[in-house]
Amino acid sequence: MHTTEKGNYLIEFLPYIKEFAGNTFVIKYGGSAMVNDELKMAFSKDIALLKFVGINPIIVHGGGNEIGDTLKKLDITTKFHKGLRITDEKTMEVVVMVLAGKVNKEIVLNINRFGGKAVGLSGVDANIIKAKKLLLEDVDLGLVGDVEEVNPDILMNLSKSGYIPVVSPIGFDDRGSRYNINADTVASSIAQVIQAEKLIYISDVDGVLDNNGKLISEIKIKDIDKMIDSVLTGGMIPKVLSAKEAIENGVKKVHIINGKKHHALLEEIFTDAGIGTQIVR
Ligand SMILES: Nc1ncnc2c1ncn2[C@@H]1O[C@H](COP(=O)(O)OP(=O)(O)O)[C@@H](O)[C@H]1O
Ligand SMILES: CC(=O)N[C@@H](CCC(=O)OP(=O)(O)O)C(=O)O
Repeated sequence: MHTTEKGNYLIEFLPYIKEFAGNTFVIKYGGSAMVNDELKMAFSKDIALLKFVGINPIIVHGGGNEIGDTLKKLDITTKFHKGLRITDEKTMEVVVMVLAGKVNKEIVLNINRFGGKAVGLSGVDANIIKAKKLLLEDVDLGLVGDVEEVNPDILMNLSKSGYIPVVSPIGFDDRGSRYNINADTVASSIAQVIQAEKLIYISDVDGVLDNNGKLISEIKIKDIDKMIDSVLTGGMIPKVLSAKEAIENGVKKVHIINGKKHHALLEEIFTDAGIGTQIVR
């Protein structure tokens, strides 16, 4: 009997499906990778497929670019400090509208078009993200939040029942304030609390690049602090710092991969090739 080429190709995935079935992966879907419909569809299919083969994805999404576009249309100026958006009351309204409204619902719709059962939530729903104001010595970031407590029950219950939670990075406190939290930070905090097998950041670069633009395929957490501001700037700072915290607190593997490459997520999970940057202890 002959084996077909496609059959051989598909069977290569068997060891990975066996290894990861039943595991939970926290996947941070960055706004920088949501650039066109084709890429959005490829991502949605990848997520639906993961769930169908027994892996439990929990999605935390960003949408920084989309927030920026809407602020511009509304003539609201915006500034960043070390990759974090300084957030006043007016900006916060836009952040909630864009993230919890537009971006979250679009991701949910797309995953469900391919047979997934995605459910959209913000960090406020079921108390997922209790937050407090992020205090820095030098700058007042306004309503930028720091995660104080993660309540993962709803995420685990949904996951166990066959659903795919899709979370927008908004937190709240007992006084009723809402906070804009960097999505990388939220993804890392959730991954730590549920002790996720993998935390995967989907961004718009192949991984962390050195000063010559060359991909660094592995970074040890002890080397991260000295890379801040020299190698790492802008949005890469919260990403790598939150990756470090995840590894320090028991998450097994953190990857940064390029969401502008179709199905990079599947390649990362189901092949030995090891694309992107891996952050390790
Ligand atoms: N050393 C680095 N390697 C790769 N990207 C870097 C580096 N330093 C800064 N960056 C910037 O970080 C960006 C990714 O972060 P960000 O824009 O916040 O994306 P995301 O929406 O995926 O979180 C890259 O597009 C790049 O401009
Ligand atoms: C405090 C802070 O910076 N919050 C982010 C939240 C969205 C985000 O993190 O989006 P990306 O992952 O696409 O960058 C912001 O306002 O842009």
